[in-house]
Amino acid sequence: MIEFRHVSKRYEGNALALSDVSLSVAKGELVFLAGPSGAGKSTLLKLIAAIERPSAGMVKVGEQDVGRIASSALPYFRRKLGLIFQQQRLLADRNVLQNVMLPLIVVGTAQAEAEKRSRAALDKVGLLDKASSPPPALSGGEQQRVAIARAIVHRPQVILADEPTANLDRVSAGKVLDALKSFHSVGVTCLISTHDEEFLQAADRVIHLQGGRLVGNIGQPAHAFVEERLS
Ligand SMILES: Nc1ncnc2c1ncn2[C@@H]1O[C@H](COP(=O)(O)OP(=O)(O)OP(=O)(O)O)[C@@H](O)[C@H]1O
Repeated sequence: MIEFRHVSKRYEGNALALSDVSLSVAKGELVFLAGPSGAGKSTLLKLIAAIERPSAGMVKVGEQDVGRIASSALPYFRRKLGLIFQQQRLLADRNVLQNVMLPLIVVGTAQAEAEKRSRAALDKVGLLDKASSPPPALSGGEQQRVAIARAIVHRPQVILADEPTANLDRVSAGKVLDALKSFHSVGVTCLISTHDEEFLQAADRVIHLQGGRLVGNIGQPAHAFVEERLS
């Protein structure tokens, strides 16, 4: 589903943010990305979303060579993805439901259908009762769950979450993670970066980065190896 072949990324004027990374993630896997600050976790996620392009190597999502997607085709490509990045704040001047509806409205979904699906997404993250609230009235953990609802409302094939539990207490972090896991359980491929040791210990698959290099790839399932060999 996702494949990195000898991928390096250098931001202009900087050292390598990612250095010769090769890995694959099978459809439906839940994978955690671990590593100290500056290890390259966000960069790896941004390459998958084509927010950044690789300096060398190839990033594939499905059959698509992501580094070569034309800018004009990016909005269509990104419909496959649900992005939970720290920069994507909720809009404070719209209520929770309107925030979740946004990705559907921009692709032309009818208002009534968008509202129905957004309510269902809020229900899945346990926040239907907050639909009419303004985001600033919610706790950090609740806002993060709204961000998850917004990221999945268009039924993406892949969820990319960059430190979704940062700055949350244990209980809130657990709820955020449970919400993400519920999408994994219905077949969505999930990549989640985290510093959180507790979550990492409970994870089936952890990719460790350090200084832009892959230093650990624990729990890669057998079928992913087979896919690699066949490709
Ligand atoms: N837009 C950018 N321009 C220049 N350098 C960047 C840019 N984004 C990241 N970097 C550099 O690339 C390296 C990897 O950064 P990245 O954000 O991917 O790490 P990270 O593991 O996500 O860190 P954190 O846990 O702190 O978010 C760092 O040295 C960082 O300073």
